[in-house]
Amino acid sequence: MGDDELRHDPVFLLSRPDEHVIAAGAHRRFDHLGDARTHLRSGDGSAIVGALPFDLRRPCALTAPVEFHRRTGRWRGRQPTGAVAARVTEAHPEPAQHVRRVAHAVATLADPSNGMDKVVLARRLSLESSDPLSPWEFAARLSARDHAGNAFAADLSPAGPDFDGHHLIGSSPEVLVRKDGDVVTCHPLAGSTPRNADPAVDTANGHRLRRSAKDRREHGYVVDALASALAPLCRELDVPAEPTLTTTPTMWHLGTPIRGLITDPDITALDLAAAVHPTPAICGTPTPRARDHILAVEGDRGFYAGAVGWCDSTGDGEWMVSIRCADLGPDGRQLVTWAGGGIVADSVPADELAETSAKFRTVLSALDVAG
Ligand SMILES: C=C(O[C@@H]1C=C(C(=O)O)C=C[C@H]1O)C(=O)O
Repeated sequence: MGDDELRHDPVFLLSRPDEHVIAAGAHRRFDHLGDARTHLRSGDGSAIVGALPFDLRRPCALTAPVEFHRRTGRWRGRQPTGAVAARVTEAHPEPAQHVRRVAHAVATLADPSNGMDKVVLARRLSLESSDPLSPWEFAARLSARDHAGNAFAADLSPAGPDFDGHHLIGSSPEVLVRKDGDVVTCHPLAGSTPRNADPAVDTANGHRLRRSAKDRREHGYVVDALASALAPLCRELDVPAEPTLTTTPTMWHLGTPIRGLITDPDITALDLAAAVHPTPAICGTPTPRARDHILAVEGDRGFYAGAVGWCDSTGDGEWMVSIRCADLGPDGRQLVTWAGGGIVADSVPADELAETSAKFRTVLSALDVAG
């Protein structure tokens, strides 16, 4: 993985603009979140790294690693040479079916008797690479294409036989929660529009997003949910009233930086991730109603729209929302990737399809898939 000092097999990477964490070797593995939280509190000195699924009732993929390295600066993995030559083998559902699902969700959301304000619907693509791809090479490709250097890779094997040898790899722009001492920060994103190659059109897209009442409402549900989840845990909480624009190479997003001071010094970054996940950015409002709708329409999402991150032995850590990612199978050739978007009562189904297509570009361009 371009990190020659590791003495064990890498199990985890999180690259961020200003630092990166790499972990290797498995001292213990956890498929149950509660056991990993207990392990952190036991004070044996090891960190926890890995992935939480979308549905926390399903197995987690958490590891207490043998080696845990937290280093300044984004990760610069060994840059792969040559193209990957992956191709899409299946779409679940087909684009036209996704449009129908969104239209059905819009009708459900428009009827107040259904008691649901927002739901995030996703579609997924299966891909096959002609040559085996290593998780770390894939992560290096993603990080090289992201101006902020965001990338992650997590071994999913702790989640059980269905995930043996699988890795979740992606480049997420969204911080679910971060803890530095008693400071907790979140940077929820919701309300999106695709970037455009023409700078004038691109800027206009951003301005339109900032003014869009529909997108601000979509965003507001996420900010409100995070503020309600964090308020009981914080002695101070700063929640800006207005979202700001954030970009990735493929998307514009509305984002709100939230900052608080934690009251209980023993609460860990993993506890905080469990307290705020799943946010309405990837699930909906109210949460149980939206989650049931998603599970009924899409089935199990696995580790997409979960969280990937780390928590050190002091309780500090960072968890990203696991979006713009793919599950890479044990043979290094089979991949599944997902893209979703928040739906509210005035969403336009064709626009939602376009939004998911643009979100797919993060993973597809790293795999040299044209489109
Ligand atoms: C669900 C995804 O993205 C989430 C949904 C967004 C939206 O609906 O505007 C924006 C950012 C993410 O919170 C995804 O990328 O798959």
